[in-house]
Amino acid sequence: MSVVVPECCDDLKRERGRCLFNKEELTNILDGGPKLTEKRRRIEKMLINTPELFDDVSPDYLSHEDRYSNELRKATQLMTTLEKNGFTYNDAVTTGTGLWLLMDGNPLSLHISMFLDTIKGQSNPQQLQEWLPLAEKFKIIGTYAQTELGHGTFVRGLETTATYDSTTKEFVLHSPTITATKWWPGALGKTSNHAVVMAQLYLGGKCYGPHIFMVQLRDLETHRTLPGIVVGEIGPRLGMNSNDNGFLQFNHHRIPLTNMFMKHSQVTEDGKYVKPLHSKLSYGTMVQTRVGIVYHASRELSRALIIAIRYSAVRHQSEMVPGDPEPQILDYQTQQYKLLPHLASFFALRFSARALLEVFIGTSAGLGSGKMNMLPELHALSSGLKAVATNDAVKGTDICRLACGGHGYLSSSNLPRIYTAIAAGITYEGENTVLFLQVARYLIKSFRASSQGQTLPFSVSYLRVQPPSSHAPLMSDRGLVDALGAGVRWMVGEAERRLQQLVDSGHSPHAAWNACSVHLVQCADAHTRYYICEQFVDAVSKLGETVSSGVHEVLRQLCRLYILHRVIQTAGILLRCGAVDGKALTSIEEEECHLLATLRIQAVSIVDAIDIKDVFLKSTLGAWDGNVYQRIYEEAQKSPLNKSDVTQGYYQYLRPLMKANL
Ligand SMILES: CCCCCCCCCCCCCCCCCCCCCCC/C=C/C(=O)SCCNC(=O)CCNC(=O)[C@H](O)C(C)(C)COP(=O)(O)OP(=O)(O)OC[C@H]1O[C@@H](n2cnc3c(N)ncnc32)[C@H](O)[C@@H]1OP(=O)(O)O
Ligand SMILES: Cc1cc2nc3c(=O)[nH]c(=O)nc-3n(C[C@H](O)[C@H](O)[C@H](O)COP(=O)(O)OP(=O)(O)OC[C@H]3O[C@@H](n4cnc5c(N)ncnc54)[C@H](O)[C@@H]3O)c2cc1C
Repeated sequence: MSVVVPECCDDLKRERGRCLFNKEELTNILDGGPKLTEKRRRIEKMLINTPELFDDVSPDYLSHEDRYSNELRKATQLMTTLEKNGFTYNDAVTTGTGLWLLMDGNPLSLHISMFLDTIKGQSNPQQLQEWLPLAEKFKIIGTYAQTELGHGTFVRGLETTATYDSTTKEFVLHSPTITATKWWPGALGKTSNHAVVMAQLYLGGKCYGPHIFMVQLRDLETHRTLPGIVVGEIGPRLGMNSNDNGFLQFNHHRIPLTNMFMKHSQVTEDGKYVKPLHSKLSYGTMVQTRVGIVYHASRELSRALIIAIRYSAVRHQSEMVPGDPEPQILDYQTQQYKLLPHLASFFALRFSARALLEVFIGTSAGLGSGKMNMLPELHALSSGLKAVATNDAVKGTDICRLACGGHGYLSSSNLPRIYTAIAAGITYEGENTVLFLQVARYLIKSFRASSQGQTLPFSVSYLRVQPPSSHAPLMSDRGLVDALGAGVRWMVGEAERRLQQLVDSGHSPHAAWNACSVHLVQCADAHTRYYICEQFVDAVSKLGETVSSGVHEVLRQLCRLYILHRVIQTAGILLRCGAVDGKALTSIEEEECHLLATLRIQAVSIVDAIDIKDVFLKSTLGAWDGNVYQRIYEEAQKSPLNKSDVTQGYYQYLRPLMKANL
C-alpha cells in the first residue's frame, strides 16, 4: 500500500485555501519537535507498506474467536515489522503509531505497557537482568493481574494471598474465595504465559499488604495452563472485544522466593521483611500508566475531532437563509460550539500531558537517589489529569459522533470504536471518581498545611491562604486563569470549612469526608482544570518567541477559547466567590461566540495539522479527500448480508410467517 494523497473535494479545497499558518510547524509542535515528526512518519511509512497490518474486513463481521486471532496476527506482524526495520515496540508506543492500528483492544498491549513497565520499575538488578531481555524479545508474554471479582479500586482489599514457606523458599499463591478471582486483566485469558500478580504478602502469619509477584501461567512450549492455575476469558464487553480480558485463580500454586519483585521491599530467605522507602512504591506501574493514558486520551480525542470537523465541512444540511443553498453544517454556530471547545481541549491536554511527563521523569530520577518528597504531588497530578483527560475525551468523542448525525452512528465512521475504547479509560487504571478523591485529599492536606504556615509544592502553591493579589487585567488570559484559581481556592476553603464543621458537630473525620465528597470531587476537577489552563497559557507564551506569527495566533486563539469556555462552565462558583461579575461574564460569552466564528475559518487546517493519515483514522467520514458518500456506500457493500439477494433468514423465518394463517 503506498501513500497516495488524493485530490480533495471542493469544500475541503476551499477550507484548506483559507489556511493562514504553517501546518508543518503546528504538526511539529504537537509531535514535540521536527525530529519526532520525522521519526513518526518514518514508522508510519513502514507500516503503510505492510499490507498485512490492515483489515480487509471490519472486525464487526468476525466471530469472537476470529476477531481475537486477527488482532493477534496484526500485533505480532507489527512487532516483527518494527524489529526488521530497526525499531522497537517502544517506538510504536511513544509515537502512538502502534495504537492507530490496533485499537480494538489489542492482546499485546498489556505486555508492552504494564508488564514491561513493572519489570523495569519494580525489579532488583538480578530480576531485571533475567526478565527484561525475555520480555523485550517476546520470549515470555505477560499482563498485569491486579483487579479481582470483589475488588478493583480498593487495592488493600485484594484477597489473593502469597504466603511464604521458608522451608522450601517459595511463595504459595492462593485464591481463597470466588471474589479473589483475578478478573479483567487484558490478555490474561488466552495470550499471556506470565503475569505480574498483586497479592497480599503473608510472612509468619502476618499480612504485609499488597505486593507484586512474577508468575508463570502457561507452559512455554505447549502453552497449556500450569497445574494449580485456572485461567480463561471473561466474555464480551462494551468495546475492545479483540482483547482477551481474563480471569485467574490459584490453588496453592508455588513460585520461588525470587519471583517477588524486590526493588522496593524485600523478603529474606528466612522470611524477614524489609520495608520500602515509601509504602506506595509498589503502585508505581499504575502511576506510570496514568501518565500514558493522558497522552492516549488526547490522541483518541484528536481522531474523533478530525473525523467530525472534516465531515462538518463536507456535509450540507438545511437552509440558514430561506432559499439559499444548503450551508456546510460547520457554519452553524451550534455545530462550532459542539466541536471547537473540544479541539481546544485536545491542545490543552497535549500540552498538559507533556508537563506531566516531565514531572514523572523528575520524580523518577529523585526516587533513584532516595528522594520521596515529590511522590504525593505526582500521584495527585497523574490521578487528576488521567481523570480529566479520559472524562473529556469520552465526552468529546461522543459529541463528535452526535455532530455527525446519523452517519456518526455507523461503525464505518469509526467513532463508535474510538468511543468504546476510550470509555474504558474512565474505569481502568483507577476509576475517575476515586482518583479525584485522591486529588481532593491532597488539596485539603495542602490547604491545611498552608494555614499552618508551611510552603506548598508548585502545583498547589496558588492555594496558599494569603495569595498575592493578581495584577493581570481580568480579561487577559492570565487574569482569567487567576480568577479560576481564586474560584478553586474558594471551593477548597469551603470544603475544608464544611469538613471541619461536621467534625466539630460530632461526625468522625471519615463520615465527614463522605458527606462532603461530591463537593470534594468538584474541587479536584476544578483544580486539575486550573492546572491545565496554566500549562496551556505557559506553553503558548513560551512558544511565542520561537514560532511563526500564524501558528502563534492559532494557538493563542485555541488557548483563549479553552479559558473562556472554562470560565463559563465555572460561572456559578466564580460569581459566588466574587472573582468575576455578571457584566464580565456577558462579555466573555460574547467573546466566545466571536472566537468560534474566527476559529471555524481554519478549523479544517488545524485538524489537518494533527496529521493522522486516512489508514489510521479508519473512517468513512473523516478521510482527507472528503469523499464521504462514496465511502459510506462502498463500506455498506461489504456487509455479509449483501452477499446474496435473499438471505437464509427469509426461508427459515420470514416466509413461514408470511404463509402462516395467523
Ligand atoms: C502490539 C501492540 C502495539 C500497540 C498497542 C497499544 C498499547 C498501548 C500501550 C502503550 C502504553 C503507553 C502509552 C499510552 C498508554 C495507553 C493506555 C492504553 C493501554 C492501557 C491499558 C490499561 C489497562 C488497565 C489496567 C488496569 O486497570 S490495572 C488496575 C488498576 N487499578 C487501579 O488503578 C486501582 C485504583 N486504586 C488505587 O490506586 C488505590 O487503591 C487507591 C489510590 C485508591 C487507594 O490506595 P490505598 O488504600 O492503598 O491508599 P489510601 O487511600 O489509604 O492512601 C494512603 C496514602 O497513600 C497515598 N497514595 C495512594 N496511592 C498512591 C500512589 N500511587 N503514589 C503515592 N501516594 C499514593 C494516598 O494519597 C494517601 O496519602 P495521604 O495519607 O498522604 O493522604
Ligand atoms: C476494559 C478494562 C480493562 C481492564 N484491564 C485491567 C488490567 O489489565 N489489569 C487489572 O488488574 N485490572 C484491569 N481492569 C480493572 C480496572 O482497573 C477496575 O475495573 C477499576 O480499577 C475499577 O475498579 P472496580 O471495577 O472494582 O470498580 P468499583 O471500585 O467497584 O467501582 C464501582 C463504583 O463505586 C465507586 N467507588 C468505589 N470506591 C469508592 C470510594 N472509595 N469512594 C467513592 N466511590 C467509590 C466508583 O466511583 C464507581 O462508581 C480493567 C477494566 C476494564 C473495564
